[in-house]
Amino acid sequence: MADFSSLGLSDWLVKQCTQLGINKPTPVQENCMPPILEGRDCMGCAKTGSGKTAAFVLPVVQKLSEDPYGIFCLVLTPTRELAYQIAEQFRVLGKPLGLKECIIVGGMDMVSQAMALSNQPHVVVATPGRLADHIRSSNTFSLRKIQFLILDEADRLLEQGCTDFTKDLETILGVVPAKRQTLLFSATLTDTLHDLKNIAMNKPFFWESKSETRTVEELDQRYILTPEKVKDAYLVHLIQTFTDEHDDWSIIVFTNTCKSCQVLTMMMREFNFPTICLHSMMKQKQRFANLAKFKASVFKLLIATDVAARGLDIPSVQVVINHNTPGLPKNYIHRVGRTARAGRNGVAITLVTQYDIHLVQSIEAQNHAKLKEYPVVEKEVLKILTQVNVTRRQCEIKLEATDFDEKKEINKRKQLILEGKDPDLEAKRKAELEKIRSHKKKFKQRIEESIQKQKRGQLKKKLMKRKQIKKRATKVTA
Ligand SMILES: Nc1ncnc2c1ncn2[C@@H]1O[C@H](COP(=O)(O)OP(=O)(O)OP(=O)(O)O)[C@@H](O)[C@H]1O
Repeated sequence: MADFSSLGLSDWLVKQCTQLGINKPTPVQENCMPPILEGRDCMGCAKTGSGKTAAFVLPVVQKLSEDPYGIFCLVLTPTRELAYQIAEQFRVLGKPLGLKECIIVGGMDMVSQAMALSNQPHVVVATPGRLADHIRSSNTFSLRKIQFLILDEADRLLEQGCTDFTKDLETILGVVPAKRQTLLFSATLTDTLHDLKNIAMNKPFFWESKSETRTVEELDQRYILTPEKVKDAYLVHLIQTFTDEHDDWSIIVFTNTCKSCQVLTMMMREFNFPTICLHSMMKQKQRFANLAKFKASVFKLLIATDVAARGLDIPSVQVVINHNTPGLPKNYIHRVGRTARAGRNGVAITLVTQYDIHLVQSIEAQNHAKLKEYPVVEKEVLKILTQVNVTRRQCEIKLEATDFDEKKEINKRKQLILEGKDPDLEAKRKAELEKIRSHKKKFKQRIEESIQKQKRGQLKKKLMKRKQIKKRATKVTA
């Protein structure tokens, strides 16, 4: 097996790796680093927790040490938390160089970010939206000379999910040089391969880890079939069991909406679990603070939306519970990939209702792995069912009494403003559309009513006719 020196890293950088416990290259590092160091574009697809970050950070730091200038490298990533995590890897591995990195993400002060950008950092790690805002509003920095453009979680950056990055990516791609090295990494690249090849223009080197399954072998994948109403009782029971049996385990519970995330957090606190949450309706500073507390194991239970599904590297996470079955197999792969990282073991349990069975089947088909049933003593779950459901209802009422929904409305308005739209005008447009829709509906109803009336009339006529014929027939026979 190759070591880092034979892959082309300088002694000082190999030493730096050793200090971080990175001794032998993982397959994605062994295969992708040499072509990157040769100057080729690269697309790397490897399982979650397999060391993809170092596979691009190390060659960039090596190249930067040979010709240091700013801005040398731009990394784009879909979430703010992930941007901080990547920047930290650059900071630690590039410390002997005095590497200067700068993080540009939404929810943080724009003025200090603009100043940091104008100080010519070597590496900029950014989420697309905020970087595009800086590009549109300022000319105090330039990305014209970057040597590396890196898209981490590249498939997410290109897909049109609930956050659509395509417009912002266009803005960014418009100001980076055509002559550059482009590196794309993810655990789920293959679906978007065609789009990605258009970004990595110079006959990219493509590497994919060869394996039947798309999740790691160390991951024990389970499911529990449950009626919707009993789901929360199962959740409480599972967490109680894990925390009773293991002192040092951390657990992430994924759920589908910010509101559900908030309610579950309140509920788990009522059951005295040290719980913290992470979702996109929280203030950014609170998001960072919560994540830091979870990483430091101050809180052992994190309830999160998919904002935490990709990239986050928290070695103490032993269990991932999907409170809802993810609609897309690749979201499942990223969620469960928050455990069983870098060769460790982990368990993923998905709560499945009768309506989600087809989703599990498509997860299994894409993943080429079967989920096994997780054994639970049902009697124990039923014992707490009423208490759990009453607590949930109380938490929902408590949340309704706060300005949570109002905040959602405010966030929607903010988003519209950021998209260059007038929220009041949009509301008016929506109301008008609603009016037109309601008119159409009424019109349709009226037409349907008159058709029915007509049909009833025709039927009545027919019946009358039949009666008359019958009457005449009886007269004739009489
Ligand atoms: N060569 C190595 N030897 C040991 N540990 C490593 C090595 N390379 C990276 N690691 C560690 O493995 C962990 C996972 O790495 P990383 O976060 O880069 O995974 P990833 O492949 O990007 O996962 P994801 O797809 O979830 O983003 C990190 O804690 C990292 O420090």
